[in-house]
Amino acid sequence: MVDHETPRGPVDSSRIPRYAGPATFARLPRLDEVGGKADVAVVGVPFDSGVSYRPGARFGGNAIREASRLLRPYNPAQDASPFALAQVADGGDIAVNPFDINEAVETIEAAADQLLYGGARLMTLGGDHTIALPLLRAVAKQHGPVALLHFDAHLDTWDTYFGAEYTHGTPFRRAVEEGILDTSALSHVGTRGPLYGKQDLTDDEKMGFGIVTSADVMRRGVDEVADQLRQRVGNRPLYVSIDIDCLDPAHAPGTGTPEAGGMTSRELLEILRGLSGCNLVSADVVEVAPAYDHAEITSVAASHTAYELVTLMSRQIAEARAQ
Ligand SMILES: N=C(N)NCCCC(=O)O
Ligand SMILES: [Zn+2]
Ligand SMILES: [Zn+2]
Repeated sequence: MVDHETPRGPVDSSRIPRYAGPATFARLPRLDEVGGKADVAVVGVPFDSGVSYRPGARFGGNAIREASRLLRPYNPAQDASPFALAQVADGGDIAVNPFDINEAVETIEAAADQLLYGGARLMTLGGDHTIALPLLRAVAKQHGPVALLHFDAHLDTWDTYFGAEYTHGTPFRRAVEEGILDTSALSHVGTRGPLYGKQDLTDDEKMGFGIVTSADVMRRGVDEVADQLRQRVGNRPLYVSIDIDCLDPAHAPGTGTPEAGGMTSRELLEILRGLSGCNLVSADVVEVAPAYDHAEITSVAASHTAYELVTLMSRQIAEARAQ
């Protein structure tokens, strides 16, 4: 825990209307307002040069921040006040080159290295799924190979697109090749939709991934799924990557590669709450493309998703401190 006796929390919405002023995540202080140090740094990654279909996820981080103005400080579903248990702060955006994917990947990794230094946890907002690779590289430098729960309609373990290795459909194959994932504890959740061929599934299985499809979630229910995921992960350091297209387009229309038949936002939030006790070291929420959104449906879902993840991290931090 950073040495703030009492963490500095969000702006008080009973004194300053929640729609006033610039948006930080959940109206939390900026990182520079808490001395540049936080237990959990929430950071935007405005990058979408790795997409294979609709662009726009570069605007996701700020859309999530805007939608997060309505979050409140107590989370009843986890019986916790995440911003009082640990210092959570908004670290702004990682400025990345939109014209050079290789350089962008390096910049994200270097920025994440700095933010994670000293044991902090990262909650990134926005960007396309390409960014998970440099984030995982940085996390693995701190913790060794990590367990991964990957919520997504897609596998994102494909090899290349148009010869490009770093894209939003390939981060997890690269991560397995680089040895930065603990291949005994990998799972996709929410998988569905047409593939290029059956081989996609055999390749994915060889890499070590288990699959919980969106239909599995519907048939087996959230509690059983969360139990299974918790068991698979155990006490390994865990990274959770959430592609908002894991949700049905009815729950997340604002995304680049939508697929019918997805989870509800209620199911996603409940599965995340069921991961309580896992050692969640960092997480991302990616693929929010506000241009395709309506009435902030997608960014509201994404803001609540990040809120559950931050709550899991804050509770972990508080528990570790108490021991
Ligand atoms: N949305 C993400 N991350 N990946 C989608 C890849 C879709 C495709 O190969 O058509
Ligand atoms: Zn996806
Ligand atoms: Zn994805």
